[in-house]
Amino acid sequence: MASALQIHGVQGNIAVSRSLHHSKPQIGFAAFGAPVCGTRVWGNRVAFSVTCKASASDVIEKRVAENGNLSSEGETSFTCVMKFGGSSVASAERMKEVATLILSFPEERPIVVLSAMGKTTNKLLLAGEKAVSCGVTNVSSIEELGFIKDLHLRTVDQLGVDRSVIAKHLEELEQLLKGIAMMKELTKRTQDYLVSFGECMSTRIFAAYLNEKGVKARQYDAFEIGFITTDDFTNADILEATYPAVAKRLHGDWLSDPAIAIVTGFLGKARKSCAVTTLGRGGSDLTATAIGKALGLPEIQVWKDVDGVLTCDPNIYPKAEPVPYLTFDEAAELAYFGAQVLHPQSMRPARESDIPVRVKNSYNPKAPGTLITKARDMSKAVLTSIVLKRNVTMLDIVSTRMLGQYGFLAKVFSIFEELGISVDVVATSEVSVSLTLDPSKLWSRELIQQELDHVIEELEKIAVVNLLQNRSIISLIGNVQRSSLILEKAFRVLRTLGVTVQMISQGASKVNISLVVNDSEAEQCVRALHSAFFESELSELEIDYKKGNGSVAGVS
Ligand SMILES: Nc1ncnc2c1ncn2[C@@H]1O[C@H](COP(=O)(O)OP(=O)(O)O)[C@@H](O)[C@H]1O
Ligand SMILES: N[C@@H](CC(=O)OP(=O)(O)O)C(=O)O
Repeated sequence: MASALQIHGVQGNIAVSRSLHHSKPQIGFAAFGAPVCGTRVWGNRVAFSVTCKASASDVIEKRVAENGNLSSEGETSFTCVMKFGGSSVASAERMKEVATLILSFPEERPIVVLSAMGKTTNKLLLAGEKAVSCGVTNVSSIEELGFIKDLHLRTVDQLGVDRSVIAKHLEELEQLLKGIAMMKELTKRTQDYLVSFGECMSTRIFAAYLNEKGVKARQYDAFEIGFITTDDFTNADILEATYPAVAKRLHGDWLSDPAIAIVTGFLGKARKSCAVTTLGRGGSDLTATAIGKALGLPEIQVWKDVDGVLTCDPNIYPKAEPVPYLTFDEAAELAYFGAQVLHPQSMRPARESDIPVRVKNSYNPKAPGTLITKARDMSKAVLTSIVLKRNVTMLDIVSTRMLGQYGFLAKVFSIFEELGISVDVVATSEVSVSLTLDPSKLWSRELIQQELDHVIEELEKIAVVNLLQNRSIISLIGNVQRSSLILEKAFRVLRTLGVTVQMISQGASKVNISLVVNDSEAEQCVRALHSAFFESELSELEIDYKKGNGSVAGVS
């Protein structure tokens, strides 16, 4: 990222920006006549921002009139990746606002990653399910298909884009659903192909809109530009070969013909079968960080519908507050333990290449958002965020002492390995182990009863097994160096609520303490913990702590 200090100042009607990335000052947005509404401070960057009162077309037209296109002479390649999720591009209006937003950063030459419009992915999945049993002749009247057609056609019309940009995709989508109806089967492979239509259409519409307005943009399907993945349909992993391939393609295209790149999020191409894959729900975040790593970009921006990563899920507790700074480890832990805001694997490429990730709100661009970096000042940090993962299965496994302790744990874990089920939280004693099962890397998948029965059958060969379902993991993400303080406070809250913690684990990663409670009690616990840690005045507990260490200024 810009280790640079960027200051955009206004001179008359011209905004001038100087960044250490560029050898010369650049003409900023005020030159395009968009009104300046205030300053924006992002870590070590300071910039004026553009009010959204100027329409997208105003900003775009003026900008193109000045520059011919978005790039200036002497510019080498892309400067950042900007990912916009489904809620950010849910309608024509939203797409216009996103265009305005992108163009309000004239110093950036972005690669834009888009998700499918609004809830399109969910609708495609539902349409696929219905097609399995509705019969070929009824496919055309599947409600979700109608919804998707209406939404996309209305959007192209409202943006003034030719319907031909998505006509073929809509036709093909209907044919695919008919094929599913005929086969009476929806495999994971077909499911991935089916949902890929969402991102393929949103990116085509958005690129066409920019081009229509005279801003040169080029659409890319990720599976055509080198996103190579495993063949794990619905939850594929990006393979290393992706990085050089994607860099070569995007960088090469920029050099020969500069244009904003508009790339489909979420999608890849299976290494063995060459079929379209998806990276797990919410996978566009991962697409963005992978592109950041591939091109060694200074910054990855992830634009959402909330003011950054929050202190807890706002759907559970609306008083959740934005967290200004996070480390990659904290963000990864938070995502892995269920915070929907980031894809569980998305921090990996950013961490590997040490590229800062900013989580911002496309509905409220002035909000500072969350900056995620390798390290941050932890001297005052206690608790950062509370995450809830519901509907977790817990197993209590007590050895029948047929095996020694080492043999016992090894055998238990080899059973999970064989069955391809990963374990989230573990607590052991000499003769027993309690653990929670991660249904898969994809947090929305349910463990099916058949799989569970099989696990238990295998474990019962060496142990007595107690199956506990409908549990929740509450993860306290923060400074585990302060675990005594966190635990004392957390347990005081839980005792007041009369909640029994059924398992506790302090992650070796030192950023997470996990508590397992009943599903039915979990939300109430999160709300009470949030009030205690983030909303109360400095308590007796922290004052005592402060006396001892001289460092804690509060719990948040
Ligand atoms: N800790 C959290 N911080 C922020 N948002 C959260 C958190 N936990 C859950 N969410 C939910 O995640 C949503 C944003 O993630 P997502 O829907 O995947 O965004 P997008 O589709 O824009 O990529 C928010 O609207 C919010 O409801
Ligand atoms: N459209 C995909 C991929 C994605 O990343 O979406 P979003 O950015 O809206 O979470 C999904 O719904 O899972």
